[in-house]
Amino acid sequence: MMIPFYKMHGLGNDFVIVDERARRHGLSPARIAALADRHRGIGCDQFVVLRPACRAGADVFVRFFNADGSEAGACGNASRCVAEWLRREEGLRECVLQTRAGLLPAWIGQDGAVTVDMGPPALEWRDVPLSQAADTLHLPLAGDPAAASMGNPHATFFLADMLDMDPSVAGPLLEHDPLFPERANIGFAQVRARDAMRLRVWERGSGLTLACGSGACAAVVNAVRRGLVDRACAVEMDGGTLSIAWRESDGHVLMTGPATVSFTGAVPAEGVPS
Ligand SMILES: N[C@H](CCC[C@H](N)C(=O)O)C(=O)O
Repeated sequence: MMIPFYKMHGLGNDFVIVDERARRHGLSPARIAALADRHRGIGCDQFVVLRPACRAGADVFVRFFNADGSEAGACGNASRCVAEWLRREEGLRECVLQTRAGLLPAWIGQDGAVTVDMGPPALEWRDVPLSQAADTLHLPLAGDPAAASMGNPHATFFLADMLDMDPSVAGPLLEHDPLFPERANIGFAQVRARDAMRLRVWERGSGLTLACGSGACAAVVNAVRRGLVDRACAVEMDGGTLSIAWRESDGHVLMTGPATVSFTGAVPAEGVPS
């Protein structure tokens, strides 16, 4: 028995997408981690499973899993890819994704870019203290760090300069810091203008990625709260740039960017490819 999949990416944040609407494959977290392995599996940052929607108005129920097999409530780049997947497979130019973070409307623009309404952020007002244990005392801060949830937890650190910054050092320490009981995605941002920032994200359960959609949304929300940027801001990451807008009328965050198919394929349902 083979499982067909799509391999897609949003700005280099890459995904395996499996359609389980007609039949389930019973993929365990260990099996998902094996398939996400870049050496012994297909390789991806997140593994995405599509199930039948169970909420009125939704087109599909989407579950996101990290490369370590843990589940994430939200994934912005993968949400754009699922909207593009629905356009290819079902001709939809507008859709509603049911996720653990709620119902997310998405649409394809004239230029092929995909916008997802990521909903309102949940703001956390507690401080994110710096600590020796998390190796953050030396960071050249340009503003106080802040935490927000886009359906998944993010902390953003605002730096004056990212040149010497290696997210792979402080990132995993902060991800596992007792400050974040559910672990967290850790963003390091450098504000360049009122409408532009640079961002690198150490992702919970997946490590350093080329782009993080929900991380970009959280970074803009956190930067607006800290008075560093305006509500519409371009977020440049290693893999490319997302347009983020924190809408004033209803507090929803809109994320716009590309969604690309790399290839399609099939893997055996059982066993780890070796
Ligand atoms: N790459 C994703 C985020 C994955 C978040 C995940 N690492 C978590 O555990 O919350 C994005 O584009 O939003």
